[in-house]
Amino acid sequence: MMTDSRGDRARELLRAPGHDQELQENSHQANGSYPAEATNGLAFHGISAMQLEGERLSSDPMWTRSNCWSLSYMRMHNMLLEKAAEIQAEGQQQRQDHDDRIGQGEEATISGSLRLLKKEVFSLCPMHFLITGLVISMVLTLLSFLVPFVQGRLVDEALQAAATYKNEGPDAVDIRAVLTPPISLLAALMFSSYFCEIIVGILFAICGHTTVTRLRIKLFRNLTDQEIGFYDAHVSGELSSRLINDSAALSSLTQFATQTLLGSAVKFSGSLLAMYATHPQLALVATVITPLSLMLVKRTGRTVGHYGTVQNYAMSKANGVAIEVLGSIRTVQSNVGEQHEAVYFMDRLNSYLRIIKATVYLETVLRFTQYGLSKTRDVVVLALAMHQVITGGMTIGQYTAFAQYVALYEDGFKSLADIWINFKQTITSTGKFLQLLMRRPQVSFEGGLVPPTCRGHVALQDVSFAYPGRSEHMVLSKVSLDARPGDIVALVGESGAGKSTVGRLLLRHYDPTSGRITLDGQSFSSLNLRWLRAQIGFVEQEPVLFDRSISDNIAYGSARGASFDAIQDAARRANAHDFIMGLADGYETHPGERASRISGGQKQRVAIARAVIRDPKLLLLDEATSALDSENEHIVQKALDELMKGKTTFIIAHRLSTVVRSTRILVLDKGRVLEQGSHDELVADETSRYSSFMRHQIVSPLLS
Ligand SMILES: Nc1ncnc2c1ncn2[C@@H]1O[C@H](COP(=O)(O)OP(=O)(O)OP(=O)(O)O)[C@@H](O)[C@H]1O
Repeated sequence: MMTDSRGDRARELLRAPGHDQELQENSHQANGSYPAEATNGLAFHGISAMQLEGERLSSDPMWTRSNCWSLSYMRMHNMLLEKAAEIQAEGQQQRQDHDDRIGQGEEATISGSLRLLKKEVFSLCPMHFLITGLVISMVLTLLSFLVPFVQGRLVDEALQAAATYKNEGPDAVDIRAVLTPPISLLAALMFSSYFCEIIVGILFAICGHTTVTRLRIKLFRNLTDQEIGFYDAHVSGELSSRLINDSAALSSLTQFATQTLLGSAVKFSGSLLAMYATHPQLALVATVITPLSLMLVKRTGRTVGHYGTVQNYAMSKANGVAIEVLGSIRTVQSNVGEQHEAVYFMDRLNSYLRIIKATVYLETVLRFTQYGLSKTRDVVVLALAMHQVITGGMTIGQYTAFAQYVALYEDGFKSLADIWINFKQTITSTGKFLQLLMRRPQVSFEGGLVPPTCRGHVALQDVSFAYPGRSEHMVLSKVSLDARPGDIVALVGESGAGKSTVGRLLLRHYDPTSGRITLDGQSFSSLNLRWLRAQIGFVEQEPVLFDRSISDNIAYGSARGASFDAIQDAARRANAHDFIMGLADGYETHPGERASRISGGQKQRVAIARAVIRDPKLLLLDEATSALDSENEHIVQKALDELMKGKTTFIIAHRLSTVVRSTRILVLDKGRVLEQGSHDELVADETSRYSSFMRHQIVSPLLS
């Protein structure tokens, strides 16, 4: 549902097609002459505010010092200060909400993320490829040092030969002998470098892709193991965005960092040594700008890190909207909600775009500042070097080699800076991903008792329950119930009374806040969770079918490898075989997303077949026939009757037609058991709530 403010915003934006322009103009007004892109980049519309960590920005000395290195930086700092103050209050609140939803409230610190990165990501990297790649990278770096050295020597020898040639004539110089050895050596060095680069590229690409695949599989496994309470707090679009985007970002970071780090460090330090060895004074001039650049990189890295978090959050939100809307397209179109949804999506995506613009602005300012500094340095070095050449302080060959060492030094420094900025950005933005990767489910599938048999005796003893995140609201209060093997227990009550909640506790999607539930005398919490769930067949009101073949959907309920005969048999018992055979591809038919190509009654019969095939001892039917017309209800009810034979069954129902034949009926009211007994016992008391339900319910033909 679109909230009022969201609706207003939608209407406003729909009225103004050039809204982006409008936003930019507003930003200009608010911020004087600041660049529109940068200002927009920080008008985060709430969700971005949460991530900007306004408090930290505003208290950070980085933002309050006046000795900014350039006018652009100063403007941006001031602008950030203003925006940080604006969003501080809202940001704090939203961040708290987000952490609460994550359920851990843990700050994604750099050191924490780094530990997780080392533990989780590197361990998934194929080590033999990584190590071979690193060794070849080192060789490559060493080769890059030899090239300038040989080139320098070649230039000096050529100049010497030129002088001899000029002074003593052509016969005095064997040009081939002078040129052939160094040129051949240079060619061999360059060819080897080229070859090494190709190999390194292949090895690191394999490393990266393998790591990202393993990372995704690992997170997917971990997500599917999380308890249901976790899913109450997360939107699936956000999780899938983390699964796909964050894992790719982390993998490229590790690939990039490992591929470049060692080589760049060697290049940086090696060229520094080589420069000082060639000409110490010139080397000092060439490296004087380094501390300034370092400072810039460090500060930019921190800011880009903040931006990365916002980017990721905004993208995961946009992704969540897309998945929700496309997955519910029928509802959206029936409610003529396409335009609203497009605006809502655009809003989320614009948040992303704004922060991307701010990042580009910042990175470009950094890049050009570094560029300007290095060009100034080059001119100064060239002038000094030529002075040295003229005064005999260095040879032309030495200068050629020196210039290349400077280029290598520059290259190494830039790569290290890139790694640092990338690292900060990725680590900050993917901190939540790493937390998800490490999150231990509160209810584990492993361990616990696996009894050899199950009789199906279920008891609830003084069970009270509040949903996680709403602990103040008790949904169930001291509910007790004893269901013997073969009993049919019906749960009735008004909407919100807690009927489905009892079902969720029976499936152990949640654990009771107090009291206990037992199966054959064993507490639920002491039983192996997979085993426990395998004992329960669950037919939902709105069964979920996957867009796989109908036979796969039926077999989904069984242990692996159900035979086609068993699948057909289950379908027959669920009254589904005939309609399945009437479908275009029979059992191979794909029912479409959310089973949109088959009817509600057909969907339910497939779901019943899925429960039949696993032959559980316990059955949980959540208003399984309430959405059907009477003819379909009759067919489905027959299938359910077949399924219920010899099983302990819990029926969650509003419609009394489905519960009259129950062994016991529990009337729930605001989470308490108001009445309990058989249909006859409860109707005998005319003042009972159950009798009142009976009088007000439309009784279906099944009752008569
Ligand atoms: N995941 C959840 N998180 C927080 N509260 C919840 C959650 N699911 C249900 N509730 C609350 O628990 C109470 C009982 O809900 P429940 O779904 O069990 O009712 P019900 O009797 O099955 O209702 P209905 O017949 O309408 O399905 C309601 O107040 C509901 O708002």
